[in-house]
Amino acid sequence: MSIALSVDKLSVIYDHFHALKDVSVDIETGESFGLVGESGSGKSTLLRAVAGLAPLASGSIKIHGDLLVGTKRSKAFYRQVQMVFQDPYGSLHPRQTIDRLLLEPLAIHGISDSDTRIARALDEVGLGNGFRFRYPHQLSGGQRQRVAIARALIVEPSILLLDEPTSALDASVQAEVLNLLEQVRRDRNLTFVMVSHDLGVVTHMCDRLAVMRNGTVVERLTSAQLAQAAVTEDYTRNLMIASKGFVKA
Ligand SMILES: Nc1ncnc2c1ncn2[C@@H]1O[C@H](COP(=O)(O)OP(=O)(O)OP(=O)(O)O)[C@@H](O)[C@H]1O
Repeated sequence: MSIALSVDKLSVIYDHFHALKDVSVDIETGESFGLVGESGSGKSTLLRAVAGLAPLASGSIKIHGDLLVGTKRSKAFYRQVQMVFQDPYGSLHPRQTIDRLLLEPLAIHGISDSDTRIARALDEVGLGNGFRFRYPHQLSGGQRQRVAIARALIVEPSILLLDEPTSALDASVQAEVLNLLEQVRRDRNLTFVMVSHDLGVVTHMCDRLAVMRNGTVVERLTSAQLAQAAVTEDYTRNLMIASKGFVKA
């Protein structure tokens, strides 16, 4: 198995606050990896650091073996790595039609054949061509998140960084969007790194996970171990109790 994303002894300091301290994770190609932990434990910071959106103090990040330098990310990086955030409304420009939103990444990367690609992308996320000339405010939360997923997938990345991608959605819509993500991961052999406060979602979606606390990884588990409550840290046990979506096997 090749390593898609390798994070080695990564530290992030905001002003004087250590948001990540010596965090190391290796995520295999095609794997779905979860990051869980209490609020403020550094889950989003880890994703943001990979995307070049957090100030690195030390350590290294490699994508398919290539070292990322500093916080500047190349166009080639965004061909390989895309991010989907919790709030699609915040990440979709309100005055742009869905067509325009999907065209933008194609234009940035000089990808031709945009008509066909936009139609295919909308189809892949379960939205027909009828959505193409609508605006984000004319869509439901779940539809907007489908657009955000289409926009991430349209440049054919190999890695998706998913930051609470369904936590703003109602439970039934959440399940639909998670199923969609799982489907595209299988179809495209994508690597996922998924932040979620919901241990039920992580057990369902991920092969392995890291439990984070105060900017460090305190425990590493397979989802099977989590489902069987085969955990060693009381902190993880408390997270399980606090996560109402989590049903112990
Ligand atoms: N831009 C920033 N400037 C200063 N501190 C920040 C910044 N971004 C995050 N932090 C701090 O870093 C810590 C980790 O934040 P992070 O967003 O990674 O947590 P999280 O585990 O994703 O939490 P949540 O589940 O609430 O999203 C928090 O204490 C947060 O206040």
